[in-house]
Amino acid sequence: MDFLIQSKAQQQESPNAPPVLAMASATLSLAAPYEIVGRSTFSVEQVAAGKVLKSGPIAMMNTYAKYAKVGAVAPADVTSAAAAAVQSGQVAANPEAYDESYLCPVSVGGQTLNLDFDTGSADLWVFSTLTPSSESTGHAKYNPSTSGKVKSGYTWDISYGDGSGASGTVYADKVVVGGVTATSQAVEAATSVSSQFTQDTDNDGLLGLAFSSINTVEPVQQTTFFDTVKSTLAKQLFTADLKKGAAGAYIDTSKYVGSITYVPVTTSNGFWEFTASGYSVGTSKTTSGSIGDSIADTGTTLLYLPTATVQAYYKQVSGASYNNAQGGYIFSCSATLPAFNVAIGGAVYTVPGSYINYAPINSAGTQCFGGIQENTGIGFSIFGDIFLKSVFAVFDETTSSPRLGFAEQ
Ligand SMILES: O=C(c1ccc(-c2ccco2)nc1O)N(Cc1ccccn1)C1CC1
Repeated sequence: MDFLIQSKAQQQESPNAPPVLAMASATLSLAAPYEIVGRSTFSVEQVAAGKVLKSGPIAMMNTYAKYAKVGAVAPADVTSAAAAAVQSGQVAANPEAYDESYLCPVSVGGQTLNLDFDTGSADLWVFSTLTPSSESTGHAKYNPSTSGKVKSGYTWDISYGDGSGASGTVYADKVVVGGVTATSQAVEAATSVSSQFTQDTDNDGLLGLAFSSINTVEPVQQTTFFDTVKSTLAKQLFTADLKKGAAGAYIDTSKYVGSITYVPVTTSNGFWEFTASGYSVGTSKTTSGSIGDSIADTGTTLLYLPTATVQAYYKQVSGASYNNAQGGYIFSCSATLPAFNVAIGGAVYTVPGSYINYAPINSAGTQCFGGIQENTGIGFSIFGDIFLKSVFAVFDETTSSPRLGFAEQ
């Protein structure tokens, strides 16, 4: 996951930088053909930091975008003027071991922390000097006393599906991701974190990218970083271009070939929620059946699907079985895994079989845990990193109703 801040020259500097979640707001319409080449980036373009200038060309571009559906096309000089009015930058992210999560350095009150960009939640919370040292050893900590403005009486408390959670108090401070600045963002300082977070010393907190309707701050709900900066972006969208391992693909607005297919999103639960259609296992792209209600969640590692779908998949993996002790499907690490194909919005996307061998579960490295698991007890399917690193994903709020776009990598 990666916000874009560098100039093009700088972006070429580290072509092999790790995968990134890209918040792209290219002035080009994303309906145009795209292909990802090079290093993936998180690119957000916005009006210069600090004073938010009301840019005429940007306002005009928004008007052209609004009426694009009836054929409006912005003249080249308006497009280039709008492009000149916004800045863009990028900062690389780092996949943890086994791509368990992807972390992106973020400046919070001038202090750099590595945060997990999570489209499945809506709180920006950080380890802080208020977190007991017994729970925060090894983590970078936000110190609100330097530039944070306390939001007196405000608290937050979040629990995640894996049983982890955190809680604390709230400050307003400057948050910069790449070249993108929120001059006054709600920063949720942890006064307590669960053991899962304490133990993951790479992770200094979360940056939520779901809808602000599920932000947990009380008594006044706060906006996500994206919602805070959205109005200053040339295009109100961000993109996720995650990769398996360190290799990544650069998102450069001028280097896209391919096409993006969109699917409608319902925001009633606060997630990027969509309907996934049929699926197939192996080489055939002829899908059948239906996966149904699903969310796109960069903060979830695996791909959680209906029981029937998961059984159909592992039926094709000799020796695979559901292991109660492990709480999921396991198989021999030397097993040949078929691809998993899924139809979304009329297009079919393929998760390569190798992506579905998630990680060894025994010290001998002979038994491996599946990247596809059952969604039992969740209530919907979760298209986490195992799927998202197989595609280029666009989290798009450029139109009156949010939508998700996917393109084959
Ligand atoms: O972990 C969460 C998750 C994220 C945010 C919130 C939340 C509560 C209040 C605001 O946000 N609650 C969650 O539970 N998963 C993934 C998941 C995985 C496994 C089981 C259940 N879920 C949400 C995105 C679906």
